[in-house]
Amino acid sequence: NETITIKGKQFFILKIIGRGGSSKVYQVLDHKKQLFAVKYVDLEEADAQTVESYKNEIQHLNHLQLYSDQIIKLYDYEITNSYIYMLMECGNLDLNTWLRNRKTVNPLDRKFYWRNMLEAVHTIHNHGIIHSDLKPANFVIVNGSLKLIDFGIANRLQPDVTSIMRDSQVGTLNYMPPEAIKDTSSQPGKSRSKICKKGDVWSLGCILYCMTYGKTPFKSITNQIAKLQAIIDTSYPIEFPDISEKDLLDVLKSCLVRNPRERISLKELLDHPYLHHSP
Ligand SMILES: Cn1cc(Nc2nc(NC3CCCCC3)c3c(C#N)c[nH]c3n2)cn1
Repeated sequence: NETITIKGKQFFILKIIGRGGSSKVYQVLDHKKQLFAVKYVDLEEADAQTVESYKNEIQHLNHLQLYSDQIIKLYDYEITNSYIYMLMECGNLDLNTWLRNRKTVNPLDRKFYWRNMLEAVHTIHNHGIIHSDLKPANFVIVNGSLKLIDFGIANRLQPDVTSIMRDSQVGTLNYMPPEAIKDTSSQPGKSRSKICKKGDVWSLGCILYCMTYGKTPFKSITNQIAKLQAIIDTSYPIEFPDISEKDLLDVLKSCLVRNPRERISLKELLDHPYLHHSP
């Protein structure tokens, strides 16, 4: 059986969890049979800017360990010119897979997971990090609570079409905020528009919408161009079928406001009755 050695410690590979381009995530056991996730990144093909973006992501992940339990634990890492190994806590499942397996979510799980997501994103915002590509695959369930596994800093390594990570939602437009589509200032290609924190609020709103209605707001539009047009088209109404939880309905309507200036802030979401009033 294959093993991985990180900083002199040996880990036994149980299975590969995900693969994308030059990165792989393994489920491993240490000599005490403790479960971990190891993220391996092959840097042989990576340009200097990509290597820098990975080092930046790791520095932030390492630093933010101290500030919230909703950030995945990073126990150790090893960076050389040709590879990166990150030893992290292993989730039972990622939120995307969990959601796909069940279209409806029970109200208690939904509220708890929403609180976890808000805390994780609030933490990275407080440290000047805007994710700008939030989606369910960025969260994993660890002992019943959600943890953020990446900050959207490391460049997406060229997605490998045969990858199992393909359904890890790399490149999905379903969570993209209108301002990122309309933002003409950002040069094409590399730089995602990280214009403001409100973009992350829109994406979180799309995740909560999916946990409420079983699909994202623009899921039904399969043509990618038409989908982008609908996201920015203020005359295209987003449907909010009536539900018993009026606080939840208000959160959804407040997050999915196309004008980022009118959109609710993360701070206001943390004070919203939905989080504090039962049921
Ligand atoms: C499906 N599945 C996921 C787990 N758990 C898990 N998945 C992680 N990444 C997955 C890679 C593929 C796409 C979805 C996220 C990481 C991780 C990073 N990066 C750090 N810890 C983790 N734990 C168990 N089953």
